[in-house]
Amino acid sequence: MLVLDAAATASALDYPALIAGLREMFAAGVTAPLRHAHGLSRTGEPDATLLMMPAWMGDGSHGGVKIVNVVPGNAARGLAAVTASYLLFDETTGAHVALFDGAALTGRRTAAASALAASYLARADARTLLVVGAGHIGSEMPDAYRAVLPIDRVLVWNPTPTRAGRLVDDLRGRGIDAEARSDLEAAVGEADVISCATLSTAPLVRGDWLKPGQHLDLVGSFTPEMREADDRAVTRSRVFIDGPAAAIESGDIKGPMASGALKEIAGTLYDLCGGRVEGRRSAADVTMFKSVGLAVEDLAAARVALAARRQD
Ligand SMILES: NC(=O)C1=CN([C@@H]2O[C@H](COP(=O)(O)OP(=O)(O)OC[C@H]3O[C@@H](n4cnc5c(N)ncnc54)[C@H](OP(=O)(O)O)[C@@H]3O)[C@@H](O)[C@H]2O)C=CC1
Repeated sequence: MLVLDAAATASALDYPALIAGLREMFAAGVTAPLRHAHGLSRTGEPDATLLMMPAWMGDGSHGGVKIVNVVPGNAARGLAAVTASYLLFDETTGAHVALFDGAALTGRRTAAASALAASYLARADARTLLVVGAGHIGSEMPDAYRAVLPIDRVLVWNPTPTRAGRLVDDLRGRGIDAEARSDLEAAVGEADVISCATLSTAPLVRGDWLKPGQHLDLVGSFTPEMREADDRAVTRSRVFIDGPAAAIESGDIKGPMASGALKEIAGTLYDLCGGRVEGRRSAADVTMFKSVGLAVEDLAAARVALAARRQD
């Protein structure tokens, strides 16, 4: 069985190939049951969680499962709270084919899904990307977006400025025009695409700041209590989601639905990639994409990484 660590998993996931793989998979559709979440209780420890996200092609080729252990008690041991792996199997024989680092796979496929959505929803002439949240996922966004749009300027806002500075230094070191920003409202005003990947529980991006033609990408909120944008941002936008789970899990969709601010979801990534729903309709549209992450994306990424390794 092929076993790839974090660095090898990331280097097998080149963005153009990964985005193409996701597009193909969303258009074809796969079987992906609701993910499992199990509480693991131990005396004297905060509760841990075991998450499992399975998916299979249904054509005899591949299936896979992501296994994620979230152990808050690891903080006291000086260990990471999250451990994740992705196991790819042969759907016909059941043979286990490859094991990938789950965090690296997730970081890449999440940014790739945002870029894929933007390929339908952002203006084709979008040049300035604002990254809100310079963590693991946010740091992936510039390369992912540059694979689908003519992005030649990256602005970075982060609650802790030193972390924004680190991402800016990395981008500049690779010849990309990048600047850190401390005033989020002013930075939104300069951007064509705004991509948020934070743990925020209060809206960061305000709808009153948005301008015609902008695309807003929201990655962070995965519980009803988490928000990255306010209700006004939703009322100003045509709203798309990765899949139906976003409407159940994320405060950025659930909140505006409950308040009546969100009357209609325009479509999912399945609809966009399958050609069933029109993406951007005019240069002045404001568009929004909210993702929570799907097993189909993990499976697509694992297959792309396997193909890349077989070509080596
Ligand atoms: N949609 C999807 O498919 C996926 C979504 N995610 C989600 O994306 C988000 C980012 O993940 P990841 O990059 O791995 O996490 P990281 O821990 O690497 O980065 C977290 C980021 O959030 C910022 N942040 C933390 N607390 C707050 C707050 N209260 N308000 C505003 N910003 C805050 C951090 O700022 P600072 O540096 O100052 O601490 C940092 O920029 C998470 O919510 C994660 O669950 C993850 C995987 C897939």
